[in-house]
Amino acid sequence: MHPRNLYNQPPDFLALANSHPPLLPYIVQTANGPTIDFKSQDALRHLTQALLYKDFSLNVQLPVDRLCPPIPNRLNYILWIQDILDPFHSAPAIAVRGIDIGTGASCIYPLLGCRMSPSWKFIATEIDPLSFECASVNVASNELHSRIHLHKALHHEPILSPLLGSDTFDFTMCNPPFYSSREEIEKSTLEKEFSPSAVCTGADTEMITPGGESAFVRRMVTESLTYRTKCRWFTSMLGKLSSLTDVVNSLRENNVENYAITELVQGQTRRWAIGWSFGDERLPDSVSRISNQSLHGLMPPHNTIRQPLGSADGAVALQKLRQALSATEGIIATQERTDPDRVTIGLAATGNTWSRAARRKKLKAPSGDTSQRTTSPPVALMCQVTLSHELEFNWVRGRDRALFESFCNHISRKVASKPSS
Ligand SMILES: C[S@@+](CC[C@H](N)C(=O)[O-])C[C@H]1O[C@@H](n2cnc3c(N)ncnc32)[C@H](O)[C@@H]1O
Repeated sequence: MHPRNLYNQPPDFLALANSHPPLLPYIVQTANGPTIDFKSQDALRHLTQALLYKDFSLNVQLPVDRLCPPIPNRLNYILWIQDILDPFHSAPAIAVRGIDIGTGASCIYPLLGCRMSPSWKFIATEIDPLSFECASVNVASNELHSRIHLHKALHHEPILSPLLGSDTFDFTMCNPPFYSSREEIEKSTLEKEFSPSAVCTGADTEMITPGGESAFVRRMVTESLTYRTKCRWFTSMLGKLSSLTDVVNSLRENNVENYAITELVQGQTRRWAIGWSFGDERLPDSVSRISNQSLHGLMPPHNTIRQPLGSADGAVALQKLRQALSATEGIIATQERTDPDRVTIGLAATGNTWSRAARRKKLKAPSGDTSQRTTSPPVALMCQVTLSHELEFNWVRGRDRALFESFCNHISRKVASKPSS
């Protein structure tokens, strides 16, 4: 569960039912106290409605023959998107524009997203006419029509069709249709028959797509190659580990190395979300990687580099860090924050000025050579250095991984160096 997920603790089902009386008939007593029957579709629908009303002031209609979204899991995905968009918690709340692909009858992601992030707006696509109508009612009854625009998707259109126009977006999100056929659904239902997991109330139209979720998301990857930086982050949820492998392979085949993976865990259900970008924003490992050893081979390259300081004195290390930064030509400190246990410095560089080769080149250059320049060169690297019991470098922006790694090496060596006697 995401650390900011308010359902990290199970709800008080009885108190919830008292605040939403239609849930009362579904309360069951167990040795661990009151709960609900998670195998009852009606109980789940009332639970979802009760949580949405109590915790998000949302009134939501959920048709009996369409998916009933489990709120803790949907929240996990939205919280991860918040992390992707503002990984260092530094951006002011400017307008954020998202696209939800296949919003469903509930319109759950746009509704939750708008309640949780006042600066978010959505275009939500849906192909199924019944779900589209119900989503429109849910948007209207919560007075969110100025922030959520519904788009009726068509089979022959690109999945990411809102990107066809001139508008730019901050993110896309999607809970894709999962299965490739009715037979696959039946096989999966048989396998789950004796498991205690919740029932699924989805209709075939919303759960089946040719090739299943893997093919659907790989189509999005292919489409994104055309739209590229028109959207900062493309993301999707995935329900099968094999689909995650397929999508990572597709990204790698297309040389997209700026991607991120998270695990969305709710009770016994494990899902994944993947995001990718053609921009130069880089995410810290805490957002882009999961530590599950069995998934190691699928993870994106590290954007966080740590250097232990051993027994070095913190004050001395900080002094050395400051000296190393001020002695490195072309490095600009953009901000500094001091917390009780750490100091964080934001840095920008226009290129490699620290390597031996760069310094040699500068010495050889005829004097006055650089004075030809009338404009300053663009920033090639932005990173954050945090000094605590260790030195931690987080890549924030840039396209040149070698530049980031060489900078980390340079500063680490200076901070770890023994004073010359
Ligand atoms: C698994 S459901 C997810 C519904 C909702 N987002 C949720 O998380 O509960 C997938 C949805 O995608 C819709 N869908 C399938 N193909 C689509 C397409 N090409 N464009 C837009 N929506 C599509 C389905 O009708 C269905 O509502």
